[in-house]
Amino acid sequence: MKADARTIFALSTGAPPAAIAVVRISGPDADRALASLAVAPPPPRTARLAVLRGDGEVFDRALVLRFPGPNSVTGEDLVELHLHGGRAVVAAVLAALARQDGLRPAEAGEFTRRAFENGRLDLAEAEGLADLLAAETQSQRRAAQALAGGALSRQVETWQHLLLGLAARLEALLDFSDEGDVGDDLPERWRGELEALNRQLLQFLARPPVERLRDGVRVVIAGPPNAGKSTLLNALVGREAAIISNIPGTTRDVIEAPLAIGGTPLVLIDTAGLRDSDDAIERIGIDRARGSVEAADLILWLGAPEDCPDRSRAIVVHPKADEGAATDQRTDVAVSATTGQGLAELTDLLVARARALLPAEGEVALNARHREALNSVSLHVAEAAAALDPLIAAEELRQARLALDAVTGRAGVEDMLDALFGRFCIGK
Ligand SMILES: Nc1nc2c(ncn2[C@@H]2O[C@H](COP(=O)(O)OP(=O)(O)OP(=O)(O)O)[C@@H](O)[C@H]2O)c(=O)[nH]1
Ligand SMILES: [K+]
Ligand SMILES: [Mg+2]
Repeated sequence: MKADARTIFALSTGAPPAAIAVVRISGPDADRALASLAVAPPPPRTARLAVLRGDGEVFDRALVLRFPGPNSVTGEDLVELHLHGGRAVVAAVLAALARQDGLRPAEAGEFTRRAFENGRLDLAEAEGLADLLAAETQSQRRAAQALAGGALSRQVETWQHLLLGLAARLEALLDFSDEGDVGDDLPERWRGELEALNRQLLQFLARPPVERLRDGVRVVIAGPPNAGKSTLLNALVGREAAIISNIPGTTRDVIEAPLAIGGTPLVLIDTAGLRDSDDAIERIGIDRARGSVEAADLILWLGAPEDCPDRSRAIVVHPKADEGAATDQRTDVAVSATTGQGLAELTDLLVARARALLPAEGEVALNARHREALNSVSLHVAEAAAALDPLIAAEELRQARLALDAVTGRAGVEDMLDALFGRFCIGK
């Protein structure tokens, strides 16, 4: 859906009424749009108070700013009108702009898209910007800022550089081989560097996915019927999210309750009590419970420690601690959902375990698209390292570079290649 290159405009701030409303105009006719509002263009990047007029009327007295391209966020001529944020003011100015030839309302994301097309930011940075606008928690904000600020893009550039260097050495080898020697073994050192690069890629791929910051760490409460799972869920989220009763088999559906504790995003998931049941509906619930346990990031296990489905992902809870039963050595924490005993300790434990599953602060975290691209890079790098034939290795490296390029969406690797090989002195 490549839109036309006409000058676009839009209200860039939230829905009026508000104290101020910023209208942005981007494209070759931005200055002309200003003139159509009877405003003389102020010097670049200088705020000027101006009277905006049209049809013999004064629309508003507003602050006007100009950012001539290419030194603007979009890379085009850009004008900002800081209006009084009343509905009628904004409507009058937008209507006046719409009447101008060569101007049209912007589509969703079009300012950012133009910035990308004009090389003002790459794909990863654009994604970071989108994440930043969607960020609701502080950890989401920090991850988004890192991405928008080019942290991943810089890492990709480093890898791109490494790959180019390795490819260049391979080319040199090919150029100097006699026809018959092309099948010769590749130097061990060269191979070792490729393998080191691949280890680095795999380390990045093993990092917690950035989506977990948005979707929350999935914590499944599981165990036998009547263990107090639903009561614990309600106590942790502080509301009656699930039905509680003394009848075993009360919970059948999977109940999800999102929760943030100290900025750590969690989804608590209550499930049907696990047992053999003759009730067809309950059995469906139990199947769903098992599926949830399988897919869980963490399990709060309220059953006997020896029955815990996966200790490595579990916190083993001794429930109904107020009833005074002896606590098994193998439980992590004893809790009473009714008296509140042990709840703080459980919460601390849960947050600590959940944090370890979230992207580390200040570290580049990957989204699904980045992972797919880097996974492909890693496969090609591994193939190159394993290749016996230098021609095949060279082709794998080329594929790796292309896959790496997909992360930032930057084309023009071939140009980089030309530049690099231009400096590369083979005769030396
Ligand atoms: N004394 C005591 N009773 C509890 C506690 N937690 C839950 N109960 C009681 O145990 C019974 C079962 O609680 P639920 O929360 O429904 O148990 P559940 O594990 O969700 O049960 P199912 O959904 O049927 O598998 C209810 O009567 C609760 O009031 C607790 O900490 N102490
Ligand atoms: K119950
Ligand atoms: Mg229940």
